[in-house]
Amino acid sequence: MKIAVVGTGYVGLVTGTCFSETGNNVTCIDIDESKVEKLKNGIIPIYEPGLDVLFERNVKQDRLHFTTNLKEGIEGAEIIFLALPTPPGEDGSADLQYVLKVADDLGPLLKQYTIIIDKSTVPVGTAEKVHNAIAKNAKVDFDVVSNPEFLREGVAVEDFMKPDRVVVGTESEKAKKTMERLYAPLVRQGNPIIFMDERSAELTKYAANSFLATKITFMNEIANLCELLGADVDAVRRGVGTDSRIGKRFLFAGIGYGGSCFPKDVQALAKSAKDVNYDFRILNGVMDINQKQKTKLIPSIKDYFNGDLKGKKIAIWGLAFKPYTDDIREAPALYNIEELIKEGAEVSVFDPEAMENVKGIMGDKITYAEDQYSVLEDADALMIVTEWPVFRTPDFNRMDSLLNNKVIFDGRNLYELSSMEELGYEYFSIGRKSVKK
Ligand SMILES: NC(=O)C1=CN([C@@H]2O[C@H](COP(=O)(O)OP(=O)(O)OC[C@H]3O[C@@H](n4cnc5c(N)ncnc54)[C@H](O)[C@@H]3O)[C@@H](O)[C@H]2O)C=CC1
Ligand SMILES: O=C(O)[C@H]1O[C@H](OP(=O)(O)OP(=O)(O)OC[C@H]2O[C@@H](n3ccc(=O)[nH]c3=O)[C@H](O)[C@@H]2O)[C@H](O)[C@@H](O)[C@@H]1O
Repeated sequence: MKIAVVGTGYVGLVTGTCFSETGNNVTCIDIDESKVEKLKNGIIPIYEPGLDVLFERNVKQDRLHFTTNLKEGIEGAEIIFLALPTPPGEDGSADLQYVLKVADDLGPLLKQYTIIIDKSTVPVGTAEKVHNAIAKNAKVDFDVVSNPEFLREGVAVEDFMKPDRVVVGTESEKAKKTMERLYAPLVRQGNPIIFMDERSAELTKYAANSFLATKITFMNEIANLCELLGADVDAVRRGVGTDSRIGKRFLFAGIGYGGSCFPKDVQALAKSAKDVNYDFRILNGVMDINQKQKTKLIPSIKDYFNGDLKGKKIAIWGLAFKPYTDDIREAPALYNIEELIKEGAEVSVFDPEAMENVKGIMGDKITYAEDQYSVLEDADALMIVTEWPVFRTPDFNRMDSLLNNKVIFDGRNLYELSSMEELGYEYFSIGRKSVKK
């Protein structure tokens, strides 16, 4: 099949690359000239494990192409994916300007029956809006399908190639058949394609993200309660997660969820509910709790230094909103850095992949270290924000010789309390007892 993907970010590039891997001829289109230039020169602008192998193979075999020209890019395409940004607007709703702009542009360019697929996360009713925008100028028949994406950054290729399910919102039999053909290689192992109407598909995406954000937030609340009641959240997690009705995944307490999607999607769903006069109270709680959770360790750090962080040097391990990505959108690290600076602390940071992106935002307000040990030189405390595996079994002897104080504030519960005690560290984590001298 000939496929075009409009928007070549995390979702568009993964979608395009993976569909070229299943034998399709794909053209990815983006208005960002520097991004397209890089891609044409074989450079992947994002860090996403495993993407490089597929990318190189399919570029080499002439199945994966890049352009900034929409007209040229969609030439002969049977399917056009829209993988465009839907950032939060001022009122919290998803901003559809990028999606609707491309829909407007597409109308006069379509030359034969085409399926236009909303891959972006969009509010209920968007398929209809996209349809109307295209219809204004289209001279050929077309269908607009809602096909939300559930991939996670960091494991995007695996998630895309082996999806738990594929959700397709369409009432067109013709589009259904093409979607079945397109996804057949990805659902061979029996995971379903679930067909439904467009509105239900659009809502499914928000329901899934909001449910997961709620699950994490519930555990963060349990963690906060654990601290007050003297229980251990990791034990509680194991205790509840083994109930198959609850499930083991997404129960890890920490300093809040971040990323480009959970925060904006929970907000957008709450706004969609408000627009139809429904007060979705759980979601309001989730947003409020998560915002506070992100800087939950700051008071403990302040307490440790008797309320005064002026001139204290705090080293941070981990900046990305989660491991295996360079994405720092809504990353808890950014909120903590701002708070620490506000308190007068000096901040030095290290992350295996996200340093360049943070430099772009923070500039010289903080210092950037070469590796996880040099960041500790002369630091008064270590704060852990992202659970990169490389932080899990560090050389504690080396750390001892670099840190001014043997103290760790851990937002991701990486270490056993007993080993911290044995190593002589003071250790403050989430939902567990503090290890103090
Ligand atoms: N990042 C993720 O893990 C996931 C994101 N989503 C959703 O997918 C959508 C896209 O997200 P990301 O890929 O993360 O965004 P992104 O910001 O990484 O990529 C979007 C791309 O669209 C391009 N663009 C903007 N206007 C354009 C236009 N008129 N023509 C061509 N290209 C244009 C931008 O230059 C950018 O490269 C959002 O709705 C998001 O909520 C869904 C599932 C996972
Ligand atoms: O719509 C999207 O963009 C995507 O959003 C999330 O994927 P992603 O944001 O890449 O990352 P997750 O692995 O879901 O993590 C999100 C945040 O939750 C936090 N988290 C996750 C799991 C957990 O147990 N505890 C926890 O605090 C992570 O640290 C991270 O900050 C969803 O998991 C994907 O299914 C969805 O497609």
